[in-house]
Amino acid sequence: MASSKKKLQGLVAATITPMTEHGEINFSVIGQYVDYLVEEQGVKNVFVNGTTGEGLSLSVSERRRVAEEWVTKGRNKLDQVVIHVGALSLKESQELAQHAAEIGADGIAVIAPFFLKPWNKDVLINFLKEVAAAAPALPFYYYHIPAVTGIKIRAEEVLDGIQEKIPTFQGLKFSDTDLLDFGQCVDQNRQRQFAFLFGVDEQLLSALVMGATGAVGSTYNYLGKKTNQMLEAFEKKDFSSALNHQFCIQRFINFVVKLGFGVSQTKAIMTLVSGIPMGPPRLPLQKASREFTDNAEAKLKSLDFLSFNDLKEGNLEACS
Ligand SMILES: CC(=O)N[C@@H]([C@@H](O)[C@H](O)[C@H](O)CO)[C@@H](O)CC(=O)C(=O)O
Repeated sequence: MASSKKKLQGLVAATITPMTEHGEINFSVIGQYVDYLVEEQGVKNVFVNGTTGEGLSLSVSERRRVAEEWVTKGRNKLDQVVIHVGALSLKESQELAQHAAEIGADGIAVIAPFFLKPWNKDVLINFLKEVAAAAPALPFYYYHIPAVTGIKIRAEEVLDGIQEKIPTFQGLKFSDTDLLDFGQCVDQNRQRQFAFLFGVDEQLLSALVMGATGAVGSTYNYLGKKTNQMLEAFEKKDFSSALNHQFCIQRFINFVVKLGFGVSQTKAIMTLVSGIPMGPPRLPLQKASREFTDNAEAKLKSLDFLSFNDLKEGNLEACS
């Protein structure tokens, strides 16, 4: 049975997989990346090989090496390293789960297989159960991301009775905007000590109100500090200030969403903000355009998310 003493909470950065200009994984910057998250963003948990990490675009051997690097470089620095081990092949998923256990990861997460799809909740649970069984000592998280997988089975349904089937089940990573579904997941499982990790960064405050215990997202790589301020204000019940922080974060996300925002753009923004080269994404994704990066940079500066030396007077957007 998985240990439940280390409940995953607070911000979890959905890590980017750094790549060279030639499309190979750039393992050499992961140590620096760990330090940046901890020291500059105050983020001490990571979710590796997920959507942002292009996990499904990596080979199994690359996924193993990326997981190893995060666990090794994160030792004594990060609180938790959760590895996403979802794959279309049950065997691959099980191999990755077992590997995560062997290298000392803190948990595993799995998305629904999305090519040959589970057609109902029971079939999906059967798949998840087989993966979880390959790492029987590791906390298991179900990663619900219907817009990407196309699997529309409600998370509320998946959670119903899940612990009887998967004893290591420890929480839900909910990357969807359906707050009715999310709220019901929390409400119907109040007696259980599950982690409810929200995955839509621009709506996190609403999810906190609904009972989210933490958040996994791409923007915590570079807006972790700002989002932590929101979490602190929420904790202190200073809702007006928490709302100001959320609106401020929304101004940025809304801006980039209108330009076209995804993993490629996340890589470009993180390179800009952290100074750590994240490189291009892997095909079929395309590198973010120069125009996107210039616009994002200007917006980050105007919101005071990126330091700059120009006169700030008249900078009406800057968030307090
Ligand atoms: C579809 C998507 O990529 N969603 C992101 C969000 O963090 C998202 O980038 C953010 O809310 C901005 O829309 C995360 O939920 C993904 C994630 O956690 C992951 O990379 O595994």
